[in-house]
Formats: sequence, C-alpha cells, structure tokens
Amino acid sequence: MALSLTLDSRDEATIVKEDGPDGFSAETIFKAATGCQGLTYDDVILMPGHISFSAEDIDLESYVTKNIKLKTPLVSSPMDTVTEAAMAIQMALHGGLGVIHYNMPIAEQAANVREVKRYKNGFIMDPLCFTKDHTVQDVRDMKAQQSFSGIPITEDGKIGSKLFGIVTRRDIDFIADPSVKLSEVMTKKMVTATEPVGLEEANALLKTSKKGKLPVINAEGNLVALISRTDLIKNRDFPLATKDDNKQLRCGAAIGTRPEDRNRLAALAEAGVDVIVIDSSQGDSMYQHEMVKFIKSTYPAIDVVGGNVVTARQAANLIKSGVDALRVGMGVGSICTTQEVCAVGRAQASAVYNTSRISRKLGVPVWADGGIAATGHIVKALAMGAGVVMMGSMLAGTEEAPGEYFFQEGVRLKRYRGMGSIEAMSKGSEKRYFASGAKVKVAQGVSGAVVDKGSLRKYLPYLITGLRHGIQDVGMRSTAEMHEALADGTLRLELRSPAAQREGGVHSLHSFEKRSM
Ligand SMILES: NC(=O)C1=CN([C@@H]2O[C@H](COP(=O)(O)OP(=O)(O)OC[C@H]3O[C@@H](n4cnc5c(N)ncnc54)[C@H](O)[C@@H]3O)[C@@H](O)[C@H]2O)C=CC1
Ligand SMILES: O=c1[nH]c(=O)c2[nH+]cn([C@@H]3O[C@H](COP(=O)(O)O)[C@@H](O)[C@H]3O)c2[nH]1
Ligand SMILES: [K+]
Repeated sequence: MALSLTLDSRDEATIVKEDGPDGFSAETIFKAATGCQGLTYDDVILMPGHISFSAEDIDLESYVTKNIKLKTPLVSSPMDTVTEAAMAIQMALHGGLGVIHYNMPIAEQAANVREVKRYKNGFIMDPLCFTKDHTVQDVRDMKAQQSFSGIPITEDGKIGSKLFGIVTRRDIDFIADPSVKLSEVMTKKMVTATEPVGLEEANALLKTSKKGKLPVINAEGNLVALISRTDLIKNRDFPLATKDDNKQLRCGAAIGTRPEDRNRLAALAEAGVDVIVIDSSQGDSMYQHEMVKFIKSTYPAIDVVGGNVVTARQAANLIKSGVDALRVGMGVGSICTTQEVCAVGRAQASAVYNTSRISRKLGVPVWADGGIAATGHIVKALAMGAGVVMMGSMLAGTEEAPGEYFFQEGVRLKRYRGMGSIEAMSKGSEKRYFASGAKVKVAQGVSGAVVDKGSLRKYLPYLITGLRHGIQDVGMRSTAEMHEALADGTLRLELRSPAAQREGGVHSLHSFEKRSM
C-alpha cells in the first residue's frame, strides 16, 4: 500500500531522475561494460519505452546515401543468388533498394539495370511476340510451356517493331491444320493504347474493351509494351516506391576495383544506375580509394558506396576519399567464413555502432551488411546507428531471387551461396577474388540452400511490419528519433547473458512449429 502511494505521487520524469533510467546507454555498453569484447545483435537487448502512437504512424524514412532517401531502410545484397532485376524491382517498389551483383558479363549486368529503370508497374516490357509467318503449331508448342491470353504479332517477332495483330486462344482453338500461318488467324482489329498512357487510363480501356491484353504502341505503330488484365487486377499502388526525378525506379549495382571494372562502370552509368557499390571484404585499400575518386570525378551524379569496413578508422579513411555511404560488416554473413579463414572481422553490433558513431556526424549513412537473421536484428541494426540494413540470406529463397526451387527431403529450397564460395568463384568472381597471380583457391564463403519464402510481395510487407512493431516498442516515432536517442544516451540497452539469450528464445516445450508469417 505504502509503495503504490509513493509511486503514484511521482511522475515518470521524477522516477527516472531519482532512480535513474533502466538499462544503459550504447556508449556505456560498447565502451565500458564489455571489457574487450565485441558484441553481436544477440548480445544486446533494447529497453522498451512508452508508446503514445500507432505502429502505422512510425516514419521509417532514412538516408541510404548522402543524397538519396528510402522510405523503407532495406537493401538487397549484390550476390548471384540474391539480386538481379526481379529482386531489385520489388525492393524498389516497396521503398527499399536492390544492388545488382556483378558475377556476370558487363552487358548482362547493364541489361539488368536497364530492366529496373524501365520498369512500369503493370506494364509488360518484354512480352513474348510472334511474326506473321509463325504457325498455329508454334503457339501450341509455346502454350504447353506457359499459359497465355494474347500474343502480339509484330514485324520481327519482337517488341519494338510494327504491330500487326494479336492471337488469342479463341483464334486457334478450332484450327485443325497446325501449319496455318498466324497472319491468317490473328485478330487485326485491336483495341490499343498509344504512348504515353497511364495505368488508370489503360485500366479504363481494358474495362470497356473486355479484352485480356492491351497492346501499347507509339506514334509509328510499333509495339512498346503490353498490359494484361490479370496483372492489372493483381496490381496495386506502391506509395513507398524508391524513384528518381524521372519517376523511374532507382537501382544499385556492384563493381570491383580492378582496371576492367571501369568499363563495367561505364556500361552501368549508360544504363542509368543510381548507386554504385564497390564490393570488397576490406574496403580500406588503395585500390578502393582510387576507384572512389575516379567515380566521383567521372560520374558526379552517381552515388558511391564504399566498403566493407568495421572500424572507425577505416570508415574515416573511406569518407575522406569521398564515399556517399559506407557498407559495414566483415565475416558476419550467414555464408561467410572470412573470420575463420583470414582471422579478421568484427562482431556486427560493435562494427555498426563504432562506424556510425563517426560517419553519421559527417552525414554519411552506414549500411549494416550481413548477419541479419530476424526482424529483431533489423531493429537492432538501426538502433545501433545504421541508416539501412543489407540482407542476403533473408531475401534468398524468395520467388524474385535468381535460381530454381528444388526439393530436399520434402522441403522446397533455393540455392544461396557466398560470393567467395568455390562455386561462385568458378562462375566468374575468381579473377577479382584473388590477388593477381594467385594460383591457389582459398574460399571465404560456403554454398548452401535456404527455404522457400514465397514472393517478396508478401514477405517485404511482413519485414516492414515487424520493423514498425519493434521501433514502436522502443517508444520511438522514427528511425531519425532512434538515432538521436542513440547519440544522447536516452536509448537504453542491456547485455544479455547466455542464460538470458536462452530465455529470450523458445524454450521448455516438447515440440513447436515456427512460422513467421
Ligand atoms: N562482407 C564480408 O565479410 C565479405 C564479403 N566477401 C564478398 O566476396 C567477394 C570478394 O571479396 P574480396 O575478396 O574482398 O574481393 P576484392 O576484389 O576486394 O579483393 C580480392 C583481392 O584482390 C586484390 N585487389 C583488388 N583490387 C586490385 C587491383 N586493382 N589490383 C591488384 N589487386 C587487387 C585485393 O587486395 C585482394 O587481395 C565480394 O563479393 C565480397 O562482398 C568476401 C569476404 C568477406
Ligand atoms: O565472408 C564472406 N564470404 C563470402 O563468400 C560472401 N559473400 C557475401 N558475403 C557478405 O555477406 C553478406 C550477406 O550476409 P547474410 O546472408 O548474413 O545477409 C553480403 O552482403 C556480403 O557482405 C560474403 N562474406
Ligand atoms: K559468418
């Protein structure tokens, strides 16, 4: 009774003033409390704050580079089992950013960037087309592999040439002779839209015409896109989408620090890349400093991300050379063996805290790269000062990640591998992976598999919602507010003992099923 009377008579601010706040500031945790140890995300836990707003009210906006903001602070890794155009498109539609890997020929990487930049929600930019000389049998062969509701017939059988007609199932269903040419069966009187056309207008045209497909042509009558009714029904707006001033999706791409990477850079710049990531496990090298300076002087409009670094000193060096963001993490990725093989690296929470401490003061955002295995890790990475989080394994295994699904012991899986794994190196990264002249292969990564996570269309909203709930629990309204609280010590943390970590996980059950969404 007496206790509750005393508590009731004091307000929150007085309790904090008289008894001191719970937990410790990040500075205490990382500088004093840990002795000489580095800390990982799992070593620390955030103290909850007071909630006076809904999770939807939280502002997740954050700088990804000095000049570009994201509405969702999530970035996909430049790895050949994670980011090609399909991944980068979905990341950007949801307010994040994709970084196209470079374990492929220059032209192919540039084509991936172009595909992202040209993407228009609801528009099919690479539809399958036939010529007038193709036959009914050709359509039937194609139909065996994929369903269709309308195939454009163009001059050269590709998009970009003159549109002559469209062939639908109804045109060929009752044709007995399979050698009949499509010119004889195609529908010539089509409903088309002429460029420029918006989705809303196209939607209205499809509604009144009751057709399955709407070809979009330019003033010369050449096919430039196709709009499909089923896609339109599936389509929704992406208010968070990361777009440039021309309303095109933004796209990142990775390069190395070899002389030939300057040719790659030129092709990527030509394709319209927004952000270049210089991909290296140890970014504080003369090769990278030279490359940063070269890019900034040759392509001033492109933002450059340097890395990877894990110490304040490495970060300061790269910032001096002119980077627009820093990629932080060494040997902490799910597929990384760098710490085992090379004996260097750093526990990721310590790396993010110590690099962002200085880089944020200079307005250079940190990308917390690697080691994210749950939404809670994303919350912790941002709380330790990161502007955005880069993920490999979390995004591998989605429909949009490169590679085919396969079954192993009844589980649907996709391949996921380190860019320094023997498999990835033998595909192409070998030449950049070893110092020139090196003859022995030393892998710094493994090759494995991850479970099917379905489409990013459902998975990214799940990650974003989890992130919102975490930040709400900490009592912060935005990532910016969390960064201020980190700096002024009002963000409170505690270390977790091994027993506390066990307690924080699932325990004491005979069995359980873990479903995350
Ligand atoms: N984040 C991480 O912890 C790690 C990431 N990785 C990934 O593996 C891939 C390869 O990483 P790294 O081995 O660090 O590649 P890297 O290309 O930076 O370095 C490979 C070797 O080539 C040398 N080198 C680079 N540019 C050179 C030049 N112009 N002339 C002469 N020598 C040069 C480097 O000093 C190093 O010995 C990347 O995709 C990287 O992201 C690998 C290990 C760790
Ligand atoms: O030591 C390494 N050997 C490798 O072969 C390798 N491949 C990628 N990476 C790095 O790991 C990050 C992805 O990590 P996660 O799967 O944990 O998200 C990536 O974003 C990279 O920083 C590698 N590190
Ligand atoms: K690791």
